[in-house]
Amino acid sequence: MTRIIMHGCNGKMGQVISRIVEDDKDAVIVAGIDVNDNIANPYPVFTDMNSIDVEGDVIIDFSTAKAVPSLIDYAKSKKLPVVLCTTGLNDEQLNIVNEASKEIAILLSANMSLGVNLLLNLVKKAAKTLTAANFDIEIIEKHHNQKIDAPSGTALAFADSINESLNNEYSYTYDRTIVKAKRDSKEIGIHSVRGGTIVGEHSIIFAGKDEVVELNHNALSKDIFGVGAVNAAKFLSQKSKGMYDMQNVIEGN
Ligand SMILES: NC(=O)c1ccc[n+]([C@@H]2O[C@H](COP(=O)([O-])OP(=O)(O)OC[C@H]3O[C@@H](n4cnc5c(N)ncnc54)[C@H](O)[C@@H]3O)[C@@H](O)[C@H]2O)c1
Ligand SMILES: O=C(O)C1=N[C@H](C(=O)O)CCC1
Repeated sequence: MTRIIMHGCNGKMGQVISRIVEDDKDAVIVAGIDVNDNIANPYPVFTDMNSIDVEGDVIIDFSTAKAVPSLIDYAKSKKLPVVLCTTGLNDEQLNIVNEASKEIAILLSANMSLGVNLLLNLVKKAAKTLTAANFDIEIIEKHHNQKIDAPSGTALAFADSINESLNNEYSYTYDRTIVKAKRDSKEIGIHSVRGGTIVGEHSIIFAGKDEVVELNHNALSKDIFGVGAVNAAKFLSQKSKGMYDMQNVIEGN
């Protein structure tokens, strides 16, 4: 039985995970942490994580970037692994996470779905083949109107995965209105759309002379992120210090 502490338990994803875990005989949420405690949950909720008085095996985090440093401090003090799903972390916050992975197990993933994690590999092959034929790369992501960060963590993960396969020679362009010039061949354009209840859509567009290749992922429900996060928590609760990602969970290593 994996005992989960849910950070951000009263948010949209925290509530998705609460529902998924209720039907999972191998996992239980033993405590929730949230600054907002106006939702009834079948587990105790703490507004101050230092008041938690129950034992857990792993923390799942879906909160906000500025909450991450104090969560990491807490996890280090309790030697607890963290499945870190919050996006929009700045360089300083990412550095805190990377340093902490020398002491505890951390799984950092901007997208917990199986489909996106498969596509993160497929875009590498497409990028190598198509940029050799001078195709341009643009990424469009669409999310709901409550999302705080832009571009999405997933769009950045696609760009990073592509760039890694191209010897990190590409730069990222987020706003064409400030550059009055033709696009550079070695750039990846990244564009954000926000509206309504769109769960999450990503298009990776390879545009060449007279042909366009487009790879798409559409999330039809937030459950795909919740299922991935619970699987990751079960996996990470058995691991020692280090940085992990969803490829480790999918490959079981
Ligand atoms: N990795 C993924 O697959 C994935 C999927 C969905 C969302 N996300 C990311 O997860 C994060 C949360 O998404 P959401 O849609 O659930 O957001 P949300 O705003 O609905 O929920 C966030 C929750 O965190 C709580 N919170 C804020 N500050 C806190 C603090 N200091 N301590 C404790 N709790 C705090 C809020 O009160 C809220 O209940 C976002 O960064 C989002 O981009 C990642
Ligand atoms: O709803 C969100 O917010 C999501 N955020 C992640 C991102 O920024 O990539 C993953 C998809 C949903």
